[in-house]
Amino acid sequence: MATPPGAESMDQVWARTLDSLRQSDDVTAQHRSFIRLIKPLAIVEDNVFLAVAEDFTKNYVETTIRELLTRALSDMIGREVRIAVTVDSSVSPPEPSTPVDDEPPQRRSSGPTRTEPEPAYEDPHLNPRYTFDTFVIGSSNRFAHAAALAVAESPGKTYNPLFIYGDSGLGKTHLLHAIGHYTRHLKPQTRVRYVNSEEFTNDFINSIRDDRSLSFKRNYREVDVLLIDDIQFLQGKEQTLEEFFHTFNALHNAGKHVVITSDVSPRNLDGIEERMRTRFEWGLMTDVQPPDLETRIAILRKKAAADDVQAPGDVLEYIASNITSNIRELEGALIRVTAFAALNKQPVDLSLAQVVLKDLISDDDSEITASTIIGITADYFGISMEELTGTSRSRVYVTARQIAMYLCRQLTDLSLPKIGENFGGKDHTTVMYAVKKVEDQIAQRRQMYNQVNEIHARIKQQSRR
Ligand SMILES: Nc1ncnc2c1ncn2[C@@H]1O[C@H](COP(=O)(O)OP(=O)(O)OP(=O)(O)O)[C@@H](O)[C@H]1O
Repeated sequence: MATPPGAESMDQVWARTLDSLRQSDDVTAQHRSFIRLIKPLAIVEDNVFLAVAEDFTKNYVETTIRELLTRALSDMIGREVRIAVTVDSSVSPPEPSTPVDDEPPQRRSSGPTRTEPEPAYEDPHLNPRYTFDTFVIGSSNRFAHAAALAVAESPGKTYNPLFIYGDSGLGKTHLLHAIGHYTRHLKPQTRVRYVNSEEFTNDFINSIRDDRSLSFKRNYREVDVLLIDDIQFLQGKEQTLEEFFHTFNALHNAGKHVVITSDVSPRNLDGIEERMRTRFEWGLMTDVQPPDLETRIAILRKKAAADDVQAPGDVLEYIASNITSNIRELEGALIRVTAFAALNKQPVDLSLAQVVLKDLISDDDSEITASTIIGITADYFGISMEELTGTSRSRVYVTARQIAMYLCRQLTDLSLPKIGENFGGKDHTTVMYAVKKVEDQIAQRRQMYNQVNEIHARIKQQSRR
């Protein structure tokens, strides 16, 4: 398509857009790997036409990075544009003249221009830290672990479906990802699909809106192992449940494996029809319980080793004795103590742990909500809650937003997608990225440590009133 004289070509606009995305804190590594697969086609009036080689990529672009791309392209072009993505299997994404990430050049330029599938264990949907190797086995999760391992070793054979349930922060997602990694490790050609049920819902709704039912079906039915997280979010969503029911049946009939997690057992899943609950019980149901003291200590020891931090036994024991019901909080406490010590160049010892964790360990059961966290964080940074949850990429907003997301993950039981919803409908990968970024920066930058600590203390103080 011809470019009007004087106007920038599509390629130029795209190159500048990639450049701006490279500088954006909202763009995660996963986003980047998908952005690389896009070929820009043309700008016609207010529409930007993009092409990708596969339905799966189109789906991701449309559900996960549409907003981000639309914003960046609109900024570049200087007016509000819409994006339209088409699938063309002959498409090779352009060789980026302006890289969108910091990947070493040899990796980008090696091989054909059409991106080869990543090695299985680099699946962007799976957290590389959640493997069987990093999972600590104890009496609270031994059975769930064994069942997960059996599924990964021979998917489609036994325990189909496998249904893992239990309270928040007890390792269900970790096990689900571990199944994904290990299945692929043993048989790289196995098609594994991990999805959170909120993503499944969005994907389904978008597929109806965009008339893409066929590609939706293909995405979820042409797999060997479907890992679906937090199924309780489908409660009461009739149409999505109906679709999931058909997906489940199609896979099960074809001898494919389905693994489901939930915060309650199938019996207690309200708003889900009996016929479906019965199916969930066809295979194996297993719960995960809060870990006992030994397991909590072992988890902390493993985490300390993985993060390469030194923490003596009595400190680990102190943390493990006081934080009992959620492994996410347990890990968060260790990070706080070791980060404080590193920043102050002090050794990690018991008295330091006691001081640092004073707030965390003091007993109060009052519920902390996302809006309390957002309100207090916004107040701390002197911005409004709308600004905090909005889309501005100025540094102070981004920092405040990321800290608030991190604290929501630490202090509430909200899932990543639910946290995203509280921040104006951000994608769960944006939340995941924010949590990781704050976690890393707490350990490296005193200012970040102090800010997070101060906001945390204010939240706790307010919730005690
Ligand atoms: N047995 C374990 N060994 C090592 N780490 C664990 C174990 N169980 C949980 N964790 C860690 O605890 C954190 C929370 O686990 P995870 O996200 O899997 O919980 P979940 O049960 O899926 O929670 P939610 O229902 O809130 O999604 C993760 O960082 C995970 O790696």
